Amino acid sequence: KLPPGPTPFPIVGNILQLYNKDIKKSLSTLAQEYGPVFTLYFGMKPTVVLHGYEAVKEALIDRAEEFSGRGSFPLIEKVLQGLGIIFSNGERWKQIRRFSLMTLRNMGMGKKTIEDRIQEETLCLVEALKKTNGSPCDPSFLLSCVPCNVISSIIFQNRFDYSDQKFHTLTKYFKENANIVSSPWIQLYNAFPILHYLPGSHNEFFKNFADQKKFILEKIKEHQETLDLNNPRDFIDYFLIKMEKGTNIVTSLTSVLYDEKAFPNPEKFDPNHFLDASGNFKKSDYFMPFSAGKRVCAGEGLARMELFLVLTKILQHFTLKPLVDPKKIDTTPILTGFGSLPPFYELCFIPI
Ligand code: HEM
Repeated sequence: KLPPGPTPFPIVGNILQLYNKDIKKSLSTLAQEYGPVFTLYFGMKPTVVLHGYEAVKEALIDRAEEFSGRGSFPLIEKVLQGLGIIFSNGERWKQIRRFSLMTLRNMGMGKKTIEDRIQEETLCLVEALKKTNGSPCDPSFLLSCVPCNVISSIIFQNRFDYSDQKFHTLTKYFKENANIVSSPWIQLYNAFPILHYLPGSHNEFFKNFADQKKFILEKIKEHQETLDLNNPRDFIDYFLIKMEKGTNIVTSLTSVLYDEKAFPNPEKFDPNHFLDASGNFKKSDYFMPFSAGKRVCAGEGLARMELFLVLTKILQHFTLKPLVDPKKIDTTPILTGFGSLPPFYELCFIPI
């Protein structure tokens, strides 16, 4: 009853078939072979991977309610016993989520009150950085105060030096739109997906065959160009999978954030992904680092505001100087598992 996938080994499942330094690559190779919906065994437990925008959107947005369950992690279940927001389910999760969002809003998430507190903290960071007197910083020192890779990624790319007009266009938008600062970074080093799960059987989506047929026909119309109608696997993989209640699901946000249709240079830190022809901020449906649907990150507003304020404050107070030629700096993540680890750099913060 599960979508196709590579044959698992006993006990370890498919773990050995995944290239552990770049799981993103392994997943996209598997998607090419098995289609956008495939099964992987992590140990003895099957997990259905949804790969690419179409499949992820269909689950998280079009079928948000059905896919709002959180997948099971035996160890975490033992520790948390169903408590907390991230790993709970059902009515308990709904209530905790409502309460958390309300509390974050009351704390001022996305509003002036919290902005002032972040500004205060950022000033402490600026003071700490001034004490380095422009000498190269040990990234681990910075890591404790700020995601230094964010800054280095912005500054190190050769087009981002202070004499560059494009850089000035960007700084102009810093003031207007926080997205422009954080989006290229998040697109490149996006967060890991937390498992979702399917609370009901897939068959329950279709009350009867007539509904199912109508649904498929609509889908065919929508996807005429991308679907190979002669290939029965396209249908089976994509629309007619009959997953058991409680099937673990990975919605691969990375596969969406690295989609070349939306981001022509997915492996590069490229702010042009978020700029239109006239240099204005351009939104993309493919930009879903905070996920989407009912389980969308509860701290999105806070995270975006924090990134924006920390970055702009640093750029207002310092000229950043890399130690080597920016062209020689490779921003490729050093590890891409279910999340990505950016490389470390040394850089000088020269007070303005
Ligand atoms: C750049 C920073 C951040 C990124 C990229 C990020 C991304 C994510 C992602 C991908 C998920 C999983 C959504 C899913 O299950 O589909 C998530 C969940 C969550 N995030 Fe964030 N997050 C960030 C910062 C934060 C912050 C600052 C907070 C707290 C204030 C937070 C609180 C949460 C919570 C509570 C959940 C679980 C929501 C639920 O299960 O209902 N996140 N986040």
